[in-house]
Amino acid sequence: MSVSLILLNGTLRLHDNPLLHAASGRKAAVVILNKAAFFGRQYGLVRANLQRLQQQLALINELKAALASQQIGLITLFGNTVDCISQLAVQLQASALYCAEPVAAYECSAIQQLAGRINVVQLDCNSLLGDRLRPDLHDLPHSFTPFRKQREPLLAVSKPTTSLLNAADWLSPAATELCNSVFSERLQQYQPLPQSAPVGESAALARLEYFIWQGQHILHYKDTRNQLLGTDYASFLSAYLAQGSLSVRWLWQQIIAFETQVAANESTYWLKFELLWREFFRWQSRKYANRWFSKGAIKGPLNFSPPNLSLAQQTAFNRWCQANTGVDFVDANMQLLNQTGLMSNRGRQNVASFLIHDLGIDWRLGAAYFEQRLLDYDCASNWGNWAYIAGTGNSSERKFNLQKQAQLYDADGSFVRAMQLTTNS
Ligand SMILES: Cc1cc2nc3c(=O)[nH]c(=O)nc-3n(C[C@H](O)[C@H](O)[C@H](O)COP(=O)(O)OP(=O)(O)OC[C@H]3O[C@@H](n4cnc5c(N)ncnc54)[C@H](O)[C@@H]3O)c2cc1C
Repeated sequence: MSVSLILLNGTLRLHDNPLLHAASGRKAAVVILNKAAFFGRQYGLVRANLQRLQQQLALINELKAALASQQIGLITLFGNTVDCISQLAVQLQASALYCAEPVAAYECSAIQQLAGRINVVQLDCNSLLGDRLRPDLHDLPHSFTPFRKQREPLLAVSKPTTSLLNAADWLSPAATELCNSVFSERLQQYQPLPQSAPVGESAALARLEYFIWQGQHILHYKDTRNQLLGTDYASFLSAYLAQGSLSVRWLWQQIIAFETQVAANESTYWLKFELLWREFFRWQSRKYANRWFSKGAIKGPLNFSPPNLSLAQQTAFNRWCQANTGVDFVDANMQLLNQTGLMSNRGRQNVASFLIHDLGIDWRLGAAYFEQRLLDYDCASNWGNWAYIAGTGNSSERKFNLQKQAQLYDADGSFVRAMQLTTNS
């Protein structure tokens, strides 16, 4: 009997994962660590730092263990998607590939190439507007508000898929082990330490439970979401959503359930509002594909030549990366990014505006540095937001007055001081 390959990249979870229930017959679960996305370089910067690589490996380990507990194997591959899947398809005599419908241009192009070699079935597992709600890319509104107004009333988000898996349909852990050797050998040296912070699906569901239900922090989200430091001012769900260890449709349903069973206010609405921003950038990414990496992004002529910096700009860029610009508010935020792999939304807007509009540096370099560092890196949200602030994306340019922003959001200077203390300790 021929096998269907179920590629779980971007959907590293068991809950609400339509891919796990998609094919009939014999199935093999697969995940690929994309070599270029983690070890490649753009504009001289490595695309993922060690922390981000270790996080990805930990996620894969977690999924593997979760599947193994149900007697299901996970084939783990390292390389480029087209080669990995093509070789595996020959090895297992697979006739079909099931995968999440991609968003980033390089992923879309890989899946397109594979479609010429194997029967590819794509399911949109990670958008709110999946299935019958999907917008037509030609008519996609250019800015967020019309997009939201057009789609929001339609948002009857589909119910999560919860049915049990039948181990007999899947290649077992023993049967898949043979395919994994290269992955284990090549990546052994980067494996995360056993005591690393929890990642993956169980951590995602626990955070959701805490933020919405136990702590009810969702009730003050709109008032606190612009804070710069802390654990409960915002949801901190972005990394889980970006990696697909949390289903956005599941999250949406949980917010609605909370609104129905406990309370609904402006804050509970606002979390959905922000999820629509994520949604907006996903569809914009699909629409404009590679253009997001052009200097003028979705405006102006295509120009993929790398950023060209004067010596002074190169020094300024290095200082920005090292949290050493001399502007305390910028440095504190960059320090936070460098130490934790995360930064508040307010902080991201400010450091981006500073790099682009005050230092006059090509926005793509900032986006590339964020890509390297952010533990919630998401191609559409990152490049879309950077272009937005630069004025090359879905908005005219956004220039922030750093002094005013610091006064508004760090009036007593406690954020800057807290970050300075961590630098000096
Ligand atoms: C320059 C810049 C780069 C960014 N890069 C990324 C990135 O790589 N990955 C990423 O997930 N977000 C990115 N964002 C958006 C936003 O800053 C983060 O999603 C948010 O700070 C994550 O924290 P949270 O989960 O606590 O968010 P919350 O405030 O709790 O929001 C809930 C969810 O809504 C979504 N969301 C919120 N704001 C935005 C936004 N502006 N754009 C898109 N989605 C949003 C996220 O999925 C987030 O998890 C970027 C923003 C800027 C200005």
